[in-house]
Amino acid sequence: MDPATPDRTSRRDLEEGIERDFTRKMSYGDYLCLDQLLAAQRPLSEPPQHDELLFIIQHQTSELWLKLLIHELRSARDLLRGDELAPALKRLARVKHIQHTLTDQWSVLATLTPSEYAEIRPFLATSSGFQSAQYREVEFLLGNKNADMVAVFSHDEAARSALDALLHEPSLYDEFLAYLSRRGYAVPAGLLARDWSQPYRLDEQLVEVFAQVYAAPHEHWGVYETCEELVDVEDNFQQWRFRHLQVVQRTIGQKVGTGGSSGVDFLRRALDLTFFPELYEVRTRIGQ
Ligand code: HEM
Ligand SMILES: N[C@@H](CC(=O)c1ccccc1NC=O)C(=O)O
Repeated sequence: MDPATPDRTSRRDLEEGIERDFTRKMSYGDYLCLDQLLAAQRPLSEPPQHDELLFIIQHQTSELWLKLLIHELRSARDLLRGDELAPALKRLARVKHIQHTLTDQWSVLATLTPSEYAEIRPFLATSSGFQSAQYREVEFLLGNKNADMVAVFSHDEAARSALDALLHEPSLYDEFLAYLSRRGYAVPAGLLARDWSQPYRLDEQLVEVFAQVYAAPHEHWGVYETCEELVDVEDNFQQWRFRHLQVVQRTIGQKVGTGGSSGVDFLRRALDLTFFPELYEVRTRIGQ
């Protein structure tokens, strides 16, 4: 058969050069440790519930993306510390795509009905997403510091110490403010040397600094662009929180959480949290 006039059979012939024997060569599965990865879905329901695999995979894929998010956010923060603004922005661009993937993924779990979830829920016992160490690392990197969260991981020394270390380090925003100060912006001294483990509090003087940036974007382009990237990151984070809230609401209604919280009411209060308060406050002043 002339390759230019293929027959109508739906089959692709393998090329001569294609590797077929991996007894002594590295394969796809070897490189990705798929034996381990695909052996890590261990449903507990008895009798087995069809939907438990969905529940497990939704969480495991979220944790994988959170791992990458931490890697990128840490790098963005450290690049800012080294005054490398453009590479830091490149990292944040990727962060935003990962966040979109995490948020879009909620639609898969939203196919789980309350009745289906009720069959699985007893097997979850006291476990809850509230105990996700990586989620808390992302929150700390973005600046939502809360020392009480560290104790939740006393049973897991590696997770506890990683989180405790991040609690005491500057967040992405703290490093942005230090960068601004090095560039001659009038960042109040109290924001440059503080107890990093404390929650961040809005500073009026810093709002004024950002008001000047937003009043003349072209004179402050890199800083202006970074401010807007940070707002995008916060916006994306809030969208994830909101989708979680919606899925929780449609799945368990007003039930208390397996982690011991009030459930939906507790989650709704997270929507009032902000990572970068001055970047939202400045918006009221623009054009005035
Ligand atoms: C049917 C699905 C889900 C339900 C019913 C649900 C329910 C809840 C509830 C009630 C809480 C409050 C803590 C508690 O008392 O347990 C919570 C917290 C949390 N869940 Fe879920 N969840 C679901 C899926 C997910 C998924 C897929 C993730 C992804 C990793 C996740 C991550 C989290 C996190 C990070 C928290 C802590 C939030 C915070 O501290 O503000 N959840 N969840
Ligand atoms: N907190 C949920 C349980 C739950 O969703 C969950 C359980 C174990 C591992 C991850 C979970 N996801 C989010 O909280 C509930 O109260 O039904």
